[in-house]
Amino acid sequence: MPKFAANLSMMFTEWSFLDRFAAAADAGFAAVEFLFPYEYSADAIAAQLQRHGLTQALFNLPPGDWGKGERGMAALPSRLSELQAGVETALIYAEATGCRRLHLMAGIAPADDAKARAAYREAVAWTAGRVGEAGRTLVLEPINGRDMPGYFLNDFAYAEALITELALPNLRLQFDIYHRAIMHGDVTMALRRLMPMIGHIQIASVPSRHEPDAEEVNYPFLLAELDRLGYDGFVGCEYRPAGHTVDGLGWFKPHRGILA
Ligand SMILES: O=C(O)[C@H](O)C(=O)CO
Ligand SMILES: [Mg+2]
Repeated sequence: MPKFAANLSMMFTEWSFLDRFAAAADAGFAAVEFLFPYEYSADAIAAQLQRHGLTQALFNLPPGDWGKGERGMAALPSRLSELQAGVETALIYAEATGCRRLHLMAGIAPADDAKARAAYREAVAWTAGRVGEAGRTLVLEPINGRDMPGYFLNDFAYAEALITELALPNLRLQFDIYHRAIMHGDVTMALRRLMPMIGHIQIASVPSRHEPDAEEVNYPFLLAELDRLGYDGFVGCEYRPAGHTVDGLGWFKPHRGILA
């Protein structure tokens, strides 16, 4: 069975952020992920991981000004130097936490804009090279336009083509099943075909983005499929609990304590 990572940006929000690590460990998770650690010191995050025996599965590179609606900078031609500075910051956190996967967000830009595409390709290639020097993997995640209107990377085929074209040893796809189901469907066949390039997987119910035990996606089947496909990465639980986080963990009980 896959190694699940509790997403501390969406789960356990009944606790303050730094207390969510204990809550996730108490609930049986051996790994965590989150959007951004940058409000806290790298040492503070590392201390929580160590204290509760947790593995850091993934976090995002700095996205620009999230509060002003920015959702990444990679496809924004004028922001490369700010993106590069952000990578250096993220690598400090990756080193402190032992995190080996970093997600580069593309930003809000027209997906068919030639300058945005050129900027994105340059930023991805540079960032993969830089995090590769630090022994890390860079992942790219197509995100659906209902959750993130105007997001540049809104198509799995484009992400697949770029990863294939660049052919970098540490550049992988972040396959969020929630987004795949909304954007394209055909989840099982896409998992089978894209498995060689998948670096991280995330799950949530569709369409409500709640616990993965209801609505239109059959996760018991898909999680067994991941085993059949030999996927040995993490499965990020990137969902908004429908009620109290702990009350909604019935789906997780068979998987509690699976070591990261
Ligand atoms: O929203 C998502 O699915 C991504 O995983 C993310 O980290 C950006 O919000
Ligand atoms: Mg996701």
